[in-house]
Amino acid sequence: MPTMLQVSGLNHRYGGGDGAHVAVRELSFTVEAGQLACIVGPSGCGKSTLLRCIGGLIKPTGGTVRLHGDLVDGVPDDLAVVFQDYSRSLFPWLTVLGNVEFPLRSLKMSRDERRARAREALAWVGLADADRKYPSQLSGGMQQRVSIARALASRPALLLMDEPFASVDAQTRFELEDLLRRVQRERNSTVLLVTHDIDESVYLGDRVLVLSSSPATIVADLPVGLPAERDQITTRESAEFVTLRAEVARLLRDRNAAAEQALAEQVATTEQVSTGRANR
Ligand SMILES: Nc1ncnc2c1ncn2[C@@H]1O[C@H](COP(=O)(O)OP(=O)(O)OP(=O)(O)O)[C@@H](O)[C@H]1O
Repeated sequence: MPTMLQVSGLNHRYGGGDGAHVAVRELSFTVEAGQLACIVGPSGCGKSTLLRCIGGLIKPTGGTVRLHGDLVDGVPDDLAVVFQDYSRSLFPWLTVLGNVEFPLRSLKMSRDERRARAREALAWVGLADADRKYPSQLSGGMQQRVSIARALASRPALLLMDEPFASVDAQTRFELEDLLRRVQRERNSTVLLVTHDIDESVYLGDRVLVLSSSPATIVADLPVGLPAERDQITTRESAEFVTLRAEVARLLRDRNAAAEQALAEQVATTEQVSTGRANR
């Protein structure tokens, strides 16, 4: 499979001087075309910053991002993003069909073609009959399905998803996870999904990239050897799933413990220096 995404030596620092905060440090990885790669990391480790750099929403302070070989410098035309907050990402004044059609307006195609593409994408997510409804008439899970349809309608080279199922209830989350895997496989889409949920990363991913706590670096890049056909009950109770989720959990716990110890040592050193200065 050709490489779709190539992240090389990525760094991102917010601010400068004493107040500078390094959110991402020396990150390198690739995602092959047709792969669903999950990134899992602790809260605040730099996951969203990484996605924003990849999506061209912010310029990294170091390193490069390439999409199908082209350097990302601004938001690429053939990249789509699905955010956690579906209620703010849909236009309330447009119908479901209007919302899905909206980003296609910037592509060169006739109105009929646009409409056909939007209807096709709504069918992929099982919402063909909801086309005339408005977002407020839909449940949260349905609204997020509209967001997914809208992202896929343009047939992006890469779909970035930032905690896409974090705001829905557990049952809906399972349904959306299965929907994403089905559509991704049917469309052979390339997806990079960020989550803080270990189980979700293993259940969804062809691969799991484990990030350290801030600044984000890659601790492990684990292939998921589970069968392509997954089931919320049998897959989650399989030995492979249980072993892999434990491995990810252990990696995250050990890295967090190491980071906390390093921070404690740093604080202790700073305190010793200040006490020394005060006693002089
Ligand atoms: N605009 C900004 N200016 C300064 N610091 C920022 C900015 N955005 C994020 N940060 C800091 O960078 C670090 C990483 O933030 P980021 O939102 O990327 O993490 P995250 O892993 O996505 O967090 P969460 O899991 O809570 O969504 C955090 O310490 C955050 O406070």
